[in-house]
Amino acid sequence: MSGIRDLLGEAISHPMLVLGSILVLLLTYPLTTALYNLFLHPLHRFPGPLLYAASPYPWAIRHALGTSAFHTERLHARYGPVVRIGPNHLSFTSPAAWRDAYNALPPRPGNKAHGHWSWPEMPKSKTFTSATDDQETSILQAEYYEHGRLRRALAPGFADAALKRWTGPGGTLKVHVDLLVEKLKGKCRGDEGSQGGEGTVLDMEKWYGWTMFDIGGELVWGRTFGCLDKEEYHPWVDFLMGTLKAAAAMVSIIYLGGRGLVRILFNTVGQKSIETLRKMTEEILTYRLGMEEGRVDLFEGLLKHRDEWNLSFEKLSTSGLVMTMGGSETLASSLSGTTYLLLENPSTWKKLAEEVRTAFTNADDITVKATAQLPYLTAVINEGFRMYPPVVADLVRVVPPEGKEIAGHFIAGGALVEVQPWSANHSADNWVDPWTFNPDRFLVSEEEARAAGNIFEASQIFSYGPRNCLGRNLAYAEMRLILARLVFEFDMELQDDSHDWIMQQKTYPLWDRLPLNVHIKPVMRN
Ligand code: HEM
Repeated sequence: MSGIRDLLGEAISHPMLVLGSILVLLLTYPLTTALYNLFLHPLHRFPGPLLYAASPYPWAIRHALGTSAFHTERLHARYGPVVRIGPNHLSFTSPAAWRDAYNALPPRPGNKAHGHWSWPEMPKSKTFTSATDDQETSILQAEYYEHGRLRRALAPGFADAALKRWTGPGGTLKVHVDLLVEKLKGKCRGDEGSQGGEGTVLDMEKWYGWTMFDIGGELVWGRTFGCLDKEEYHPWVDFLMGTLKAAAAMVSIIYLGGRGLVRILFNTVGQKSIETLRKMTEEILTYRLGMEEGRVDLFEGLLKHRDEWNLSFEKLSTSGLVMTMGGSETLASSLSGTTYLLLENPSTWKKLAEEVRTAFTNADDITVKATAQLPYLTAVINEGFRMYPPVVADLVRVVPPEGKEIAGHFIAGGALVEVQPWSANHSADNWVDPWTFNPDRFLVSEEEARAAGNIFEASQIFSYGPRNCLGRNLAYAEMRLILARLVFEFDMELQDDSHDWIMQQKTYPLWDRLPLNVHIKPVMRN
C-alpha cells in the first residue's frame, strides 16, 4: 500500500508526468467522443463526411463564416437526400421531410389532451432561436401554447381585409411604390430638364431594401423609416442588419456547447449594442403606442391584448422588431434576387415585359388584384423564390424523445433535423435542371410538373405547418405589385460587375447581399 502511495507521490512530484497526464486526458475526451459519434451514436448510419459526423466544429465554423448552406447543398449532391451535417444533426431535401418535420404531430396515446408535457409539434431548437435564457420571446421563439396565442392575435393583421386596405388605391403599398418609381425616374433624369433617355446605373439592392423597410415601418410601427426619401437606411434598420453576422456566430458557439460564453459576451461586450438597440426601439415603440386604437396594421392584434396578457415593453419591442425584419429583409432579398435572375436571363425579362406591358397601358391600373391575373409574373416570382430563397437554412427542429419517422427514416429522439430551403430548392431529386432559372416550370399544374420532374412541394420558402410564415399572402402581393410596376416603367440591364451575384454572397442564414448594379432607363410612352 505504502509502495503505491510512494509511486503516486513520485509521479505527482514529476511535473512532466503531470503535464503529460493532463494532455492525455484532454486528447482522450474529444477522441472518445469522436469515436462514439462515428460508431455508436444513434445517427451513425446516416451518410455524410466523417469529420462532420465526428465533431460539431466543421459545421459550426462554416455557419459562423456564412458558407454552411452552400456547403450543405454540395453534400446533398454527393450523399443524397439525407446528410449528417453534425454528430446530432441531419439535413433533408425530400418534400416528405417538410411534412414530417414541420407539421403538427398527430394525437397519440398519452398525448390526447395536448397537455404541457406533450410534443404537439417538433419544437424549434433553442440553439437556433434563443441566444440567452433571459431574452423576451417573440412569436418566432415562443413555445407551443404561447405561440398559438400570439399567432391568433396577429392573424387579423394578415387577413384579406387588411391586405385590401394596404394594397388598394391610396394604400401604403401603392404610395411607396409610386415614391420608388418617382425616385428612380428622378435618378434617370439626372440633369434637370433631361427626359432620362439615357438612363443611369443604380444599385437596385439598396433601392429595394429602402422601399421594403419603409413599407415595413408603416405596417408595423405606423410610420415610414424615411429610407427612400433620405436614400439611406434608418440607423435602427442599419443597426439590426449589422447584427446578423454576430447572431450567426452566437449560434455556432452555442452549437459547440458554449451557451455560457454567449451569456458572458451578452453581459459584457454586447451590453453597449443591446443598450443602443433598446434606446432606438424605445423611441419607435413609444410613437406607435401613442397612436389611436383600432388601427389596421400588423401590430394592433398584439396591442389589443397588452393589458390582458400583461405584455411588457420588451416583449412588444421584440415582436415588432421580428416582424419588421421578417417582413422587410426577406422581401428586399426576393426582389433583388428575382431582378438579378431576370436580367441574367434576358429572354425571361423580355417575356415578362411583354406580359406586363400588354396587360396595362396605365400605371394606375397596376393593382395587386390585376397583377394576380398574370400567370408569367406569378411563375417568375415562384421561380425566384426557388432559386434565391430569402431564408436559406436554420429552420431546425428537435425530434421528440420517443423518436420519429422523417422522410422514411426513423430518427432517434433529441436529434436536430432540418430542411434547408437552399438545398431542397437546388436538388436534382426535386427539379429538372435545378440551377437554371426557368419560370416556365411553374406554368403547368402540380401533377404535370411532377411528371416532368419538378416537385413544387419541395420549395417551401415560407416554411411549413403551424409555424409557417404569416406574411405569405402579403409577400406575394408586394412582390407582384413592385415587380410589375418596375417592369412596366423601366428597361433594365445587368452591369458586368453584378454577374454571378448570388454565388458570391454569404448567408447568415439571411443573405449578406452584395450591390446589384443595374442600368435602368424609363420606358418612353406617348
Ligand atoms: C418572401 C418573403 C418572406 C419569406 C421568405 C418569409 C419566410 C418566413 C419563414 C421561413 C418563417 C418561419 C421562421 C421560423 O420557423 O423560424 C416565417 C415566419 C414568419 N413570417 Fe415570414 N417571410 C416572408 C415575408 C413575411 C412578411 C412580409 C411578413 C410580415 C410582417 C412576415 C411575417 C412573419 C411572421 C409573423 C412569422 C412567424 C410565424 C409563426 O411563427 O407563426 N413574413 N417567415
